[in-house]
Amino acid sequence: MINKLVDKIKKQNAPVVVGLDPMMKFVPKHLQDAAFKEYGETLEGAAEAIWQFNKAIIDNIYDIVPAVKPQVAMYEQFGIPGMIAFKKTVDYCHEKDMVVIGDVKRGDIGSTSEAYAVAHLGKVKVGNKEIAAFDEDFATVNPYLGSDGINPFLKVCKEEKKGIFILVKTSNPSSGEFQDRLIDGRPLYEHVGEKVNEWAMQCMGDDYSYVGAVVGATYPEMGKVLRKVMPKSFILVPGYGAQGGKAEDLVHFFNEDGLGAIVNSSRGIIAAYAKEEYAKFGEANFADASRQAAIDMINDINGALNKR
Ligand SMILES: O=C(O)c1cc(=O)[nH]c(=O)n1[C@@H]1O[C@H](COP(=O)(O)O)[C@@H](O)[C@H]1O
Repeated sequence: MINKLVDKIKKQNAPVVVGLDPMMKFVPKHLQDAAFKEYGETLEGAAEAIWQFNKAIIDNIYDIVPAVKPQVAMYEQFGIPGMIAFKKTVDYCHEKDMVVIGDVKRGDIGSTSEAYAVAHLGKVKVGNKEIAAFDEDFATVNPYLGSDGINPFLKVCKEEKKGIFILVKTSNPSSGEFQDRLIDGRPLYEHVGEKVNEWAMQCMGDDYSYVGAVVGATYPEMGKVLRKVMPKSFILVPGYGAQGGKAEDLVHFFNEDGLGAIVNSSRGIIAAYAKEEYAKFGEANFADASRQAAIDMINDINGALNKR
């Protein structure tokens, strides 16, 4: 799957992933009204509204954007109907040949991590059959439990030719509370980065490993260091746009080959219609606004990469 991700990024000239984080406050009123008319103000109604919202955005970006990153919490809050909307979103993106990064941030003791890996990337045994449940292409994984939590994911990734992105330095303001603590004179995120590099070297695709890392756009200097620590890992870079990350900061996350990073934007793309810049599209044409915002993001990042 890492090879497919690299190919798509090259073909579409777009090192970009759109985060499908459909908070209800971003779902235009006409979609909410239609869903509530059919299902009432219920979890089913909410799930229908977010699914229709996603579908319209996917239809408008799939030819220019290589990957999506649905964030599971945004679906989970609507219970079982929300999780059905998550699965419908994953399947629809696959129909459109997009790479799906399940943002599930899992990780536990070995036996539990194995079940998480099976749920999101593998196939579960049911009698004599093996059935894929959620079936994303990549999953985000939390490394706090150490190798026990990661190894089951590596096993499933090898079997299924899928991949993971391991949290190394997160984009949020308080990420330093633990991640920047010095251990043997070096910050914890660097130790995690070194471990990610070890795992990555055991899991090579053609040019890049299918074990990647998450490093926030909001910490470009740390990104620069981590780029060198994990040369074969793709870095998933959240924090562009809504969290303040700028294109010029992002160049540090890429390798000399112009590859090695994929930049995420969620609210900046899916809620573009609500921003002054894209207000001319109007709420009814929210998906056109998302397409324009995606084009602008791609040009912004490619522009910064071409300048270096
Ligand atoms: O793993 C992630 O994707 C992630 C890691 C991180 O360090 N920071 C971060 O913002 N994210 C996710 O990336 C998305 C960012 O959303 P926006 O700020 O709206 O672009 C959310 O889905 C976050 O959960």
